[in-house]
Amino acid sequence: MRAKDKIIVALDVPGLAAGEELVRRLLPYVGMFKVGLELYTAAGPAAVHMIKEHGGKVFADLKLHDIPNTVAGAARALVRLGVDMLNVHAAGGRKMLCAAAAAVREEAAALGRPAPLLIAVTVLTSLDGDALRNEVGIEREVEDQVVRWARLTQEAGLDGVVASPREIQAIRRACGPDFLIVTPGVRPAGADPGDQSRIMTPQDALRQGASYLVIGRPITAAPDPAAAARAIGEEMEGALGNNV
Ligand SMILES: O=C(O)c1cc(=O)[nH]c(=O)n1[C@@H]1O[C@H](COP(=O)(O)O)[C@@H](O)[C@H]1O
Repeated sequence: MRAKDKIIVALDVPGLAAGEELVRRLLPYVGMFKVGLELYTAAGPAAVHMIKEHGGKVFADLKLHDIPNTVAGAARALVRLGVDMLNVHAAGGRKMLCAAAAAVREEAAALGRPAPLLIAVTVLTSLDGDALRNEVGIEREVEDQVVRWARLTQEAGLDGVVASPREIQAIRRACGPDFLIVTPGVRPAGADPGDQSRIMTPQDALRQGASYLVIGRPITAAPDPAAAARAIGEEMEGALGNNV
């Protein structure tokens, strides 16, 4: 896999037109486009259709977290939309994770399509140890909680997790080489962390063993998003040891 195929751009924009502008510019330089809560709430399934019409892959980042029956229904609807990746919160527990995995498998089989990748969000990258303990009330180190949820996710039959790059090595040790690790909280050296707490550079995240990097503002808020994506991709090729 080329480095650029590991870049998932977060289209955190207010509407379809802004999303489409970024898709046009970034298509040659990235592997997938992430439709998250902002764009999906504003534009709905049209956002997914727009990206697919341009030939892009879609990660539906709706972080499903509800009772098992409700999450399974939403997961089935996302499979019917034709997304390539979707996510749920590991905090929903084993029954919810198993219901989501079964729903994705069954709906894809009924449609005769390959199943999209299903991953679970662990501890949000905006949280640090203090917030996890004192605000969320989980009395555990961040890494221990991430690994606990990663194991649960794997046992429930999902493809991988979303976690910060700082936990990649611990997840790899616990879940093995084939488990997908999708890492937001990625910032090129010197970039503004914004609301992210647990961050790392793209090159370091790759060296640690990330499967995909989710990158938003360092690309989308750059004066020239295509140039920013290309530069990040080239630096990542270096980290992978590929010749471009
Ligand atoms: O599930 C996610 O994608 C996600 C999980 C997480 O723990 N942290 C996190 O930042 N994200 C998403 O990753 C993207 C990061 O965007 P930037 O901080 O702009 O690079 C946002 O769209 C977040 O919604």
